[in-house]
Amino acid sequence: MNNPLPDNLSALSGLSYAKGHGTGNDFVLIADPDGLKDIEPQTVAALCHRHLGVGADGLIRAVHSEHLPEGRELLAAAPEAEWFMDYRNADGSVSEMCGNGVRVFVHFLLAEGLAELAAGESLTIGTRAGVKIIRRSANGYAVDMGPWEFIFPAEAAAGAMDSTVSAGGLEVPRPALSVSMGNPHTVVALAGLEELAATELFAAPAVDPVPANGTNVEFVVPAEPLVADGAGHISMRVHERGVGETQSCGTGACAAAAAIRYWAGDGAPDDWQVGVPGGTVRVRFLPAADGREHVELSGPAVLVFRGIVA
Ligand SMILES: N[C@@H](CCC[C@H](N)C(=O)O)C(=O)O
Repeated sequence: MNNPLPDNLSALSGLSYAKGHGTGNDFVLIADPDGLKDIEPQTVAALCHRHLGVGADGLIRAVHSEHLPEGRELLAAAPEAEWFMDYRNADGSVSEMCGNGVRVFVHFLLAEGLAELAAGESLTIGTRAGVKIIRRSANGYAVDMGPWEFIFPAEAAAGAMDSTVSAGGLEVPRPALSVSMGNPHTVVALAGLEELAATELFAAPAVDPVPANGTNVEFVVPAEPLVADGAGHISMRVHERGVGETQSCGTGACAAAAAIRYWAGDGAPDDWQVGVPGGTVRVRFLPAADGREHVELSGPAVLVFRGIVA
């Protein structure tokens, strides 16, 4: 069998990296403050390969915003966004945003001594989905993710569902709702935990219509009762664009909570606990200074080890 790994990884020989995760969504993190590393998609795929590389759901490069065109654009409006999270999926594709990743990114910056974040203060990070503001929270870090949006607003307004999703283990296509958190998501509600466990996510679910740049797909089961101790509770599995099934997806948890809250209608809570295979994240819907409702995601961030590419 053809093994493309050695040549692709040799481009990174000697590179120091850290490995970290947020509720099991795992990342290779590298510091490249001056934006000197030109990382090809094949190199990312080799590094993230579960058997032939370090193994991860994605690569996160910490680069000064001024060294990326996307970062320079953000700096005009938010000069405090010194650091930019350059996020790549395990297959090498670029993503706009990663909710678990941005917490781990900040944890990495602090551990490397590249930034400071005292309790009660916040740090502004540049991403391809705009700036994200992060503070410490009881469960780790809380991120102001900005507002959520329907991807197909006219269709969603007309019928509360705008697409269908088919996956192994599900006998018929299921109605779904596509939600943007800066990156695309399609949320499907299933009947119960047995159906959630039986859904096969080895292959990408078929979504119709697919959002313009592809989509991440969240399979969600509302708890019974849905609301306990003032918070909504849901269980979720996810198939990520550019990766496959992952243990968690932060932007996916936000999209799932937004969709279930929308379907639940008036009186649905603003506070949500989203259980994923790798743990639990919290999602809150809060009024923001810009007059819009923002989504706040919070959860843990862990660094596991550091290494050097051979
Ligand atoms: N796991 C991430 C999302 C990573 C990007 C995603 N696969 C995409 O292509 O949009 C998260 O925690 O949000």
